[in-house]
Amino acid sequence: MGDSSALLDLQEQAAETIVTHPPDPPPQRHLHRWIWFITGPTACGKTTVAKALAAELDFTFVEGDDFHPKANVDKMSRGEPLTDDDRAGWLQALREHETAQPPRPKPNDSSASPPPPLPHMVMTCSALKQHYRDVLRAGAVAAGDLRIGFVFLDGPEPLLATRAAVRKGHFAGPELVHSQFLALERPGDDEGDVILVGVDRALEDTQRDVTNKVKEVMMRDDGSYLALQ
Ligand SMILES: Nc1ncnc2c1ncn2[C@@H]1O[C@H](COP(=O)(O)OP(=O)(O)OP(=O)(O)O)[C@@H](O)[C@H]1O
Ligand SMILES: O=C(O)[C@H](O)[C@@H](O)[C@H](O)[C@H](O)CO
Repeated sequence: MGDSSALLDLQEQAAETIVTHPPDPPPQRHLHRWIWFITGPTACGKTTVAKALAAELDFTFVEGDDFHPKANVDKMSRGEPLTDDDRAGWLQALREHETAQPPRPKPNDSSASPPPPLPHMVMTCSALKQHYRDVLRAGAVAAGDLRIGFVFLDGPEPLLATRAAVRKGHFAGPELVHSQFLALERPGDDEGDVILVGVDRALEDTQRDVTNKVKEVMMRDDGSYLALQ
């Protein structure tokens, strides 16, 4: 008899514990919006790689060259390198565009219309110097809930000069390539948000490497790539 009342007491205590202390809910992951900058000198493959990456991951593609003022494009078309001053307004425009993305789609939106594009973005930008990359980093910090990463497409100057020479219909010709390497500050070991990918191989191999590495970083950081699929 004494035993069964002790058991009842225990059951009541357990019931009370369950009522007053429900188990902790699974931790909510805080997902971030991402912008990937595909970077490197003229003809390293930025546009080609960025378009394919955006298509594969269903991110929004943005061509950074579209933000150059006409004077910059005219200058590059003549084979003349841009200066820091020429690039300042362009970088500022790219920085401002970091916050110009559609809001994250609502998970329970039952409307029949197709879902809006995922809020992640892939943007081309030569980003040749560290302080240019720092401008873009500062934009992400100012935006608050934004993560950025860089892919540096790494290839030797003669290879990029050849690729610039054979491609058709582009304002930037091979004569621009040397000046881009003179200006280039390769991403250093202290720039942990940069992924280096070699382009001295078949395009498909470069492409696969870029996609896998971008996914890996996003998964490791907050899983936002998978969570939005
Ligand atoms: N492994 C590779 N990785 C990237 N691009 C490659 C590769 N192999 C060949 N290419 C070619 O290199 C050429 C240059 O690419 P693209 O025009 O995309 O460069 P870009 O960096 O955007 O140039 P720009 O800065 O002058 O606009 C393209 O014709 C592309 O197909
Ligand atoms: O920083 C720069 O000098 C420019 O952005 C260039 O890199 C061009 O835009 C590119 O070469 C043509 O796409």
